[in-house]
Amino acid sequence: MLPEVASWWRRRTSETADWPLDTLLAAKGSTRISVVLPARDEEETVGAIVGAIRAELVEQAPLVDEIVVIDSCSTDRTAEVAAAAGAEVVAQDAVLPELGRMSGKGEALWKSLAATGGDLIVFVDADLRGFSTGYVTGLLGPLLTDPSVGYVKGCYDRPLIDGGNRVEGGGGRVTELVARPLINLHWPLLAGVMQPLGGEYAGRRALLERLPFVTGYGVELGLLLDVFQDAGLDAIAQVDLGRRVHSHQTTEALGAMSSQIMLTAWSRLQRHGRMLPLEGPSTALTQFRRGPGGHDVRVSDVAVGERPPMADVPGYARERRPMLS
Ligand SMILES: O=c1ccn([C@@H]2O[C@H](COP(=O)(O)OP(=O)(O)O[C@H]3O[C@H](CO)[C@@H](O)[C@H](O)[C@H]3O)[C@@H](O)[C@H]2O)c(=O)[nH]1
Ligand SMILES: O=C(O)[C@H](O)COP(=O)(O)O
Repeated sequence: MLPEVASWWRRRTSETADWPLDTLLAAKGSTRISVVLPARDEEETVGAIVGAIRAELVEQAPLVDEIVVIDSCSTDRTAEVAAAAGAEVVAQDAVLPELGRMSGKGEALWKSLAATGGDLIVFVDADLRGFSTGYVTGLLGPLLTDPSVGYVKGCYDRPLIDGGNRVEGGGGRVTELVARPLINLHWPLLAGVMQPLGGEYAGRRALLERLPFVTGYGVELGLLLDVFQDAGLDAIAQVDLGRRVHSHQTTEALGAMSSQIMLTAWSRLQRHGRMLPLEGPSTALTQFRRGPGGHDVRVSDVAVGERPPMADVPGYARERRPMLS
């Protein structure tokens, strides 16, 4: 791990338990807080998430000022279920209709800036299972207590659940196979961000409203890279939220998601002038595994060597083995 990354990790990583509700309520003052759930066909899960936030962080303790579900063109009962659980439901296409219609999760999140009023905005996916309000309090902790933090990413253990089969650490496949290697290659200072694609994160409106949003599944990577470019590594913090269980997409759908991640990385390489780094891409890959005392960090060198075409190798013809028959 680069020394700057190790230093950032130590200073900017915390866990939900570090941010008790009392501390947050005392720090909140007049800060207005919006929780936003982008939701496309999430009637099974959205109600429990909204209900828990409303009960624990609105009614029992006045931390959250509004819960807004952005209905992302659902064809099921997402909007009715979310409203019944106590959310304000806003149809994605009804926000700024004069700008035309675009699709995908990033569009829902971008529209949410115009549909909410909070100074701090917490994003939570609507397909989470076993959700706890510690997700929201954890993400708010660094923002409410440290003005130099502008953006907070959640991190967690991610099992892969296939029917009755559970593989610990098997989830987050696009993260592990596409996003993490890309980030390590081109943005080594962000190698300590444990869940760059996770859907639970929070930011200051003042920062979010000056950044572009990619419309589809590239939105998380785009925001992370743009926050880094705009505000620097130290404006980013991460909070260990424990465990995340969500609805898994098919391998085919994750192929499309991976393509959007790669397109987003390419656009930021170009926009941020990183196409031709003088020093070449980084060959260190930083990965994380939950250990007994927290996260174990593993850094490996993934450099590839290269052999010349065999036809150019002196002595190749001489060495070539005769046919056996
Ligand atoms: O057009 C869409 C598609 C999805 N969603 C919602 O966005 C959230 C996450 O979408 P999902 O399809 O469940 O994504 P994942 O397979 O979970 O993908 C992971 O990786 C993505 C790429 O970074 C992130 O956007 C996700 O938050 C993250 O959980 C859910 O609440 C969806 O209902 C929308 O609002 N509109
Ligand atoms: O974040 C990711 O990498 C993708 O959402 C895939 O997650 P999954 O492997 O847990 O389905």
